[in-house]
Amino acid sequence: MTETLISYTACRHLSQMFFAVFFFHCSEYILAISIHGKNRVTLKSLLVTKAYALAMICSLIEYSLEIYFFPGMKENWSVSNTGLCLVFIGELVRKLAVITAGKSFTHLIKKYHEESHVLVTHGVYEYIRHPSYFGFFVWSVGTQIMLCNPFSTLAFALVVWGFFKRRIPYEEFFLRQFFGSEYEVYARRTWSGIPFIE
Ligand SMILES: C[S@@+](CC[C@H](N)C(=O)[O-])C[C@H]1O[C@@H](n2cnc3c(N)ncnc32)[C@H](O)[C@@H]1O
Repeated sequence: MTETLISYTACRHLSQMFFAVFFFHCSEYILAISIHGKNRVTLKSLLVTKAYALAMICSLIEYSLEIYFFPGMKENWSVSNTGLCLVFIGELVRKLAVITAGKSFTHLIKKYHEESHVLVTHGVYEYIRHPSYFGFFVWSVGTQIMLCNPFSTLAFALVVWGFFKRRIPYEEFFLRQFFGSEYEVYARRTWSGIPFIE
């Protein structure tokens, strides 16, 4: 009975995780191709870096150890389903951001202004300045809550937060150069999208 329960739990958690990760990366790539054209998109748009792959492997190791030694902690379905909801919300906001920004959305930060790059301030950008980062933050932490992984939840939150803490000012430095006071006014009336980052 216990073994059946464990394998059902593990199957459900791991298949949700697999589909969340698979859908996230494939849809990023497909959207990038449809917005920018195949010739302008590289496999980098899959957004799979070594550090990211390592973090995902660590989270699966945590999951395996905990389900083996403390199977009861993985049976907390209200926690897991909250994580699943966060995965959906994060994915939705991120994809809305990519679609809304269109050609202005590039996976690499632009350092030179191109004509096709216009300031986007409508849709999900109306109130949140970095909706795709908000979406990724919620999605990535959500995957770990979904797995009932306490250590990886904390680690993902800290690492992803630290990443955006460095990236947002760098990205905004160039946006201020490109759009001047228009960006200044926009920045003043919007939330960055990441907690405790101005
Ligand atoms: C990976 S996208 C992220 C966009 C945004 N930070 C977000 O979270 O939705 C990075 C590129 O988007 C551009 N960008 C960011 N905010 C923008 C905006 N409001 N309008 C137009 N381009 C923007 C930056 O110049 C950069 O090249």
